[in-house]
Amino acid sequence: MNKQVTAKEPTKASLFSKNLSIFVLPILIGKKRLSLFESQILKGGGKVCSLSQVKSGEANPTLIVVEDSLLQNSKILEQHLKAYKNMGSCTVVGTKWLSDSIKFHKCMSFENYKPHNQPSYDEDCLPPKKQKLSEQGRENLSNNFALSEPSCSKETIEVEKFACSQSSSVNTSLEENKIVIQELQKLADAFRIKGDTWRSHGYTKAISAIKRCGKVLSSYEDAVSLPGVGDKIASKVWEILETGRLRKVSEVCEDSKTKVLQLFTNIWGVGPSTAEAWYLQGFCTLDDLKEKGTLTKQQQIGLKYYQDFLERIPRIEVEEIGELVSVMAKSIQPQLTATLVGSYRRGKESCGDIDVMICKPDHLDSKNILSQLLESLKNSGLITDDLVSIEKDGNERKYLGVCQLPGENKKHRRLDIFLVQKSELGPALMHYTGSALFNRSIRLLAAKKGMSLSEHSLHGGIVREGLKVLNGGYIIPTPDEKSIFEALGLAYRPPEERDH
Ligand SMILES: Nc1ccn([C@H]2C[C@H](O)[C@@H](COP(=O)(O)OP(=O)(O)OP(=O)(O)O)O2)c(=O)n1
Ligand SMILES: [Mn+2]
Repeated sequence: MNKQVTAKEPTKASLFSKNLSIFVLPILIGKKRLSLFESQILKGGGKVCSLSQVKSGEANPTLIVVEDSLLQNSKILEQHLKAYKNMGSCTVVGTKWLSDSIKFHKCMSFENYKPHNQPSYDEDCLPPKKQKLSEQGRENLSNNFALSEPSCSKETIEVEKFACSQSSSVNTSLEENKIVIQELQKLADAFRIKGDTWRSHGYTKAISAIKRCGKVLSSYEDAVSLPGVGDKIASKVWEILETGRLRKVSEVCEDSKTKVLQLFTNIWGVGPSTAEAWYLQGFCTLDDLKEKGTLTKQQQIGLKYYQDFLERIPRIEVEEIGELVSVMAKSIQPQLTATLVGSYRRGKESCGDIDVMICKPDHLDSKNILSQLLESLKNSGLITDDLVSIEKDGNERKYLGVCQLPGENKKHRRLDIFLVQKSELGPALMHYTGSALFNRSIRLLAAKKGMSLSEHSLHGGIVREGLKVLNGGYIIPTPDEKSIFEALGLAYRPPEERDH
């Protein structure tokens, strides 16, 4: 049975009992947050067991603090904690215990912060006392820390929690959830333009889960039960349900600075840091930039076509432009094929840009092909400006530019051309079809399964330590998209169902 750690009455001088050796499980806790926690434990008079001390058996923690969200998933939590079973019996609490203790200057009772079914390390599930960890055991132990998100053995990967395992098109537009999605989207956008990519991704993931869940959200519990929705976002959902709005939106999105950053980051080629720098220089309008700003070539083009680039492109126009590129490619080399990818291939009614993937036989030189194609497209008048040209950055696979159909009132459109070789067609097609969130999700799933997916290939037998790949493994043949889904143990999803 667990040896209950008794928390001594705190005094002003020490918040935590000296007997309390606390190990903060680093999984899902950012580096910054971890070191903040650790320094606060020390400041409160507690003892900190570091990861390396715990791994080497040098320290025996009496209390393990885990990220709150892990408390909700006893399966994954147990998986992680198994690694510690022969390191003494510990009480496990969530990070909220630590936050509350610090907040209230009081060592909170553990009871309210324990996992619902705290895994118990009874004698019968402990290895015999003197038994050393097997090689495999050691391996598992170190692998437990290999990823910043919970990594688990093959049997416990809950594939259905990954966005990529689900169709994006089930009940996408439940009217009742629209207000929740709208409010959260405002935050996702605001964090993106402020350069807080992680927060922005977090909200995007939650929005995608809400769109896919197929039920009307009516409580905190409904929200928190969805994959990718933790306590914080669920509380926000609850606030929206209760009040019809989110206070944080007005805090984060509606101040004048955010509005200026939004205006600036809408210029193609301008990211959060440039926008911020311009704002600090005192620029507030596009005219300010035109008159006084220092802009790169790309940003100048972005500014020139500001309005055009903000407009969505109807499918029919995407098709027209795609057809012209395709005809031109075939006239250069009949073996080339052109496929419209990106949001077009996912069936969207309108697109942000035109993504064309050109596929060539492996033996043909890519440099010659792309430069010839681009030259013809410029001569024909379709391409009007280059944003990232192949010569410029030595990248022979990717071209980003601007095009315009002939005729009255035709808008300037963003055109991307990707060149891939036949042997990489499956992974390339999947990558350029997206969506970006689908790609992130399926790559994470691959990583969890000891594989690695890129736009070039799928590798198996990958051994990672942290972000470092120790063993690059072997290529799994994936001639088409179906074979990638298959290799990852996923049901096939046509492109329209990947619009996460
Ligand atoms: N950060 C990114 C950006 C893009 N892509 C992949 C998936 C996208 O679907 C594809 C094309 O990128 P776009 O930016 O053109 O995105 P979409 O075509 O999906 O949407 P839009 O209609 O806005 O162009 O490239 C990705 O994996 N990760
Ligand atoms: Mn696109």
